[in-house]
Amino acid sequence: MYVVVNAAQSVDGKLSTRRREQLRISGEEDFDRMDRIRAAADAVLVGVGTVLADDPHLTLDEEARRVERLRNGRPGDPARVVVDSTGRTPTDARILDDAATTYLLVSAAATPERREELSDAGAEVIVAGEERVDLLEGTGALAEAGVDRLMVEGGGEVIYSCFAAGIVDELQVYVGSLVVGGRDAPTLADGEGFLEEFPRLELTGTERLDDGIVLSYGVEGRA
Ligand SMILES: NC(=O)c1ccc[n+]([C@@H]2O[C@H](COP(=O)([O-])OP(=O)(O)OC[C@H]3O[C@@H](n4cnc5c(N)ncnc54)[C@H](O)[C@@H]3O)[C@@H](O)[C@H]2O)c1
Ligand SMILES: Nc1nc(=O)c(N)c(NC[C@H](O)[C@H](O)[C@H](O)COP(=O)(O)O)[nH]1
Repeated sequence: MYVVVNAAQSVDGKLSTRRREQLRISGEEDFDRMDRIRAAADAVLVGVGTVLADDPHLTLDEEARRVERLRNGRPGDPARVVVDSTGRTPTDARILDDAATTYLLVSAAATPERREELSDAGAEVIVAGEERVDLLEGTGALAEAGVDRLMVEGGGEVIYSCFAAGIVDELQVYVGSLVVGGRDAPTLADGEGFLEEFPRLELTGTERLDDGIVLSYGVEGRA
């Protein structure tokens, strides 16, 4: 499976404010670029923190659906994936509507009752891990379900875990021209943080979009 992480951050590395409310960092051109990455993916993954903060839909806009999906020979929307150990995704979340398949990666900590409620609400529930979701196991199950190309949209906890699990092939960061600040605001990679064996990246491209810049990287050690 090929994994591409895409996110938008402020100049000081924040994905949103300390209140964890959705913050529009990208402009129109960058949202179009994000849509093209979604269109090329078999599935788009976020953490439950992002679901609770943003209630995202994770589908394509009309243009991307028309041009990109058809060009890739796969009409319709990519599947949606939530990393959600205990099943906190609200049953009326937009991500659970019938616009596309939605996989919920939960752990054994999600009760059987909660798993059933979520599958009744339309989710394909996959159990991976004991306490937290085990991303290697979870993405392995997604690969078996036919996901060859996965886009990770955040947030910072899940992006860190994807790097820690060693599954990231490519990183694209849009750096918007604003300062957010706040020691408790989510950043591109939160979690515990690395003390050694930092993921090393190779800069593969830079592009000016809107009033910001897109930085593209490959991850060293991934073929
Ligand atoms: N600017 C952007 O590009 C962008 C993208 C996405 C989200 N956001 C913002 O990020 C914030 C949400 O990010 P976040 O970091 O709080 O949450 P997140 O979306 O990264 O979800 C993290 C949660 O997922 C669950 N989880 C289960 N297993 C896990 C595992 N193995 N590793 C990590 N998490 C696991 C935990 O409950 C954890 O708290 C919101 O404010 C949202 O608006 C911004
Ligand atoms: N690229 C990008 N730029 C931003 O400025 C921003 N706030 C996000 N945030 C990503 C997060 O995952 C959002 O929840 C989805 O972008 C919402 O997706 P929908 O429009 O509901 O499909 N992403």
